[in-house]
Amino acid sequence: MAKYYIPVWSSIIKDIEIEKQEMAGFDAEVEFIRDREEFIKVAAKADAVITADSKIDRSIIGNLVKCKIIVRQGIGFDNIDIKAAAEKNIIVCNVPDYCTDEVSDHTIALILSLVRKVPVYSGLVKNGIWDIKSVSPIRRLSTLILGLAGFGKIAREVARKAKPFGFRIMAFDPYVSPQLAGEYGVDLVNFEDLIKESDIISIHVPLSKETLHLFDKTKFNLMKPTAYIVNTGRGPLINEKDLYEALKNNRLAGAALDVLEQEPPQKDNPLLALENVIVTPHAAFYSEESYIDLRRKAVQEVKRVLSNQPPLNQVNKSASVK
Ligand SMILES: NC(=O)C1=CN([C@@H]2O[C@H](COP(=O)(O)OP(=O)(O)OC[C@H]3O[C@@H](n4cnc5c(N)ncnc54)[C@H](OP(=O)(O)O)[C@@H]3O)[C@@H](O)[C@H]2O)C=CC1
Ligand SMILES: O=C(O)C(=O)CO
Repeated sequence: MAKYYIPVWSSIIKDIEIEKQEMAGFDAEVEFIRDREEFIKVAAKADAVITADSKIDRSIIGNLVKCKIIVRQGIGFDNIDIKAAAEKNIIVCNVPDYCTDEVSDHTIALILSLVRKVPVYSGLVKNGIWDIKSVSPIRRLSTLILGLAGFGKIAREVARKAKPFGFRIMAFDPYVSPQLAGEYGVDLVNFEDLIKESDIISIHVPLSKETLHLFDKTKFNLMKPTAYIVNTGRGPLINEKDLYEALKNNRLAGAALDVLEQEPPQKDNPLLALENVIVTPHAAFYSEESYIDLRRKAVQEVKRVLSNQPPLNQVNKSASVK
């Protein structure tokens, strides 16, 4: 019998070949878990848990009796109750550095698709309409203001990649200095100015109690009616019902969403029927390279902690395993 047992409860993978490869030579049994019920059955024997977006709430954590570490295969760890884990001295780690390139590229792709109306034109041509003037006017990129909500790793890369298009870029992030923003040619502004002045708002804050529905009716009413909103952060950062109303009533020009409040969405989610909405299936992080990097790094973190070495990316600092 192996020394350690490690369940992998992750909806973003189809098998655990990469996890097994990365675990080679380490005395551990790794098992692929498909749902909550299956996880609860094995939780008590888990020495470590690898997860992606599965809900690791207080009740699930209650079943973990010998677990030392939970690793999120990803950056955002809003699906894990890190406080409940810390109370049981379970270290929670994420992988903060595997897809900054991919998400920033995807964000730029969404911004360009929205402003240049690529899906709208494509739809028209496929329906036999060869006419540039049948859609609302397109603005020159270099006349537009790009506003970044949050100015962490991904937003900074978005700024760096967006600069050559000529945007003026502003950001709201109370946790970074104006000097840092200045290094990227970005003006740090308050939230209200960001909302009122931006032609495109791109969201890059983590989801937390503080940021839940950060964008709702009151914010949409302050935005320019010609403005676009792009979300590659987390679905619940936007109140989707309010967004739908704002788009339908021409309070906003369009939205590009990689993330939704419910993933996958209900087929009748009204946002999906709007012509000025682009949706991708939480794919911003994905490339063959980032996927492998992510999965390997998650396993490496587990191996470090089970070998009594300090983790690289602990997100609940108050937990410590002796
Ligand atoms: N769609 C996808 O495939 C992916 C989505 N993501 C999402 O992107 C998010 C951002 O990732 P990344 O840039 O790497 O994360 P970072 O932690 O590097 O950046 C987030 C920034 O937002 C700041 N912040 C926190 N709260 C607020 C607030 N209320 N208002 C303004 N700024 C705030 C943070 O400050 P501080 O550090 O002090 O908290 C930090 O500077 C992730 O949390 C995740 O949810 C990530 C990867 C893939
Ligand atoms: O890394 C993240 O936070 C993602 O959203 C991709 O799973």
